[in-house]
Amino acid sequence: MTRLEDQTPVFEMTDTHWRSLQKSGAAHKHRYGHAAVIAGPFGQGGAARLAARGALRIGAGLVSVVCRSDAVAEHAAQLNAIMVKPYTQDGEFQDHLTGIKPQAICIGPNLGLSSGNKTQVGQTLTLGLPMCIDADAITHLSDRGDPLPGISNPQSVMTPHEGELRRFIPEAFNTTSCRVTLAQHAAKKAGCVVLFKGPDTVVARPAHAPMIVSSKRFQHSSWLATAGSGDVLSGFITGLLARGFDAFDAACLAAELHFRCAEAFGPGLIAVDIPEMLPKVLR
Ligand SMILES: NC(=O)C1=CN([C@@H]2O[C@H](COP(=O)(O)OP(=O)(O)OC[C@H]3O[C@@H](n4cnc5c(N)ncnc54)[C@H](OP(=O)(O)O)[C@@H]3O)[C@@H](O)[C@H]2O)[C@@H](O)CC1
Ligand SMILES: Nc1ncnc2c1ncn2[C@@H]1O[C@H](COP(=O)(O)OP(=O)(O)O)[C@@H](O)[C@H]1O
Repeated sequence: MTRLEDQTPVFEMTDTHWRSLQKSGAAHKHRYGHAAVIAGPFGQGGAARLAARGALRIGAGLVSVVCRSDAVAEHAAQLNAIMVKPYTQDGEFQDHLTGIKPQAICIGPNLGLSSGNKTQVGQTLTLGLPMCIDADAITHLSDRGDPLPGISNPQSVMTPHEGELRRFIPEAFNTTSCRVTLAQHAAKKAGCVVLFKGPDTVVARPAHAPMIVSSKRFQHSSWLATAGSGDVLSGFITGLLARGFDAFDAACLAAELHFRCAEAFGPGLIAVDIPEMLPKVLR
């Protein structure tokens, strides 16, 4: 029997894709969008900074890390081109985020699993902006306790690894091991694009055909099996969403460029190296 994985088209970069990633001579930074990355508690901000660096390198015009005021020193000591936008009280979070006027938001990388963090996920979803929903935000959405508002935004992307996807759709794992079917199931449930991570990354969306972004032709992409590489991928996606890319295109392009960055760096790659390889890959 032919497997669905074998029938699913494999993403290929075209000249149009490459051209779409360039910046035009006439435009200024605000034309390339503002990406906001929500950071977790003090001392746990590395994942958000990795995502922010990815968003900036992929061409978002402005990038902000949104954090509690007690985490400012941690972020400010390590960020220059990326802005730090602190809020003082948890009650201010949603207004503060709205005030930044982002075109796209990344939430989840080391956000934290407290009930306060869950409230932040709900408040962020309520804004209805294009989002990249990763890591702890997926775990909060999987929690069967107090329900969060649905994602249900075709311009958002959820980016689970297998552990996170199991939490989100545990019942589906009892009926199939087909990664494409699982990603489609999640996309239908979430109402947004789902990028299911792995050497063959599946990008699915509700009511449309899925795509596989494959690393099989690369020699060194398995070096992506390192802490924080998924956080950078979330940043790539958020940066492209801020630039105005369609969510499905943003997910496919980000996954492809992520593999190409690993290939370009080669053995010894760690997460901080990934965004720094983008200029070479884009050239
Ligand atoms: N620099 C930083 O600050 C960094 C911060 N980080 C932050 O840490 C937080 C926790 O994130 P996390 O992914 O490490 O843990 P969690 O959500 O518990 O999932 C792990 C469970 O899932 C399962 N599993 C199955 N398949 C899997 C797969 N393909 N890949 C991975 N896991 C897989 C696995 O089961 P196993 O396969 O081992 O049986 C295990 O039981 C999160 O906020 C993240 O952003 C990290 O990004 C690192 C850099
Ligand atoms: N062996 C591998 N080959 C190719 N890509 C991989 C491999 N292992 C992991 N990756 C990629 O690296 C990223 C890891 O993401 P994730 O597990 O969320 O890491 P983290 O939470 O540490 O940031 C995903 O994009 C995944 O597709």
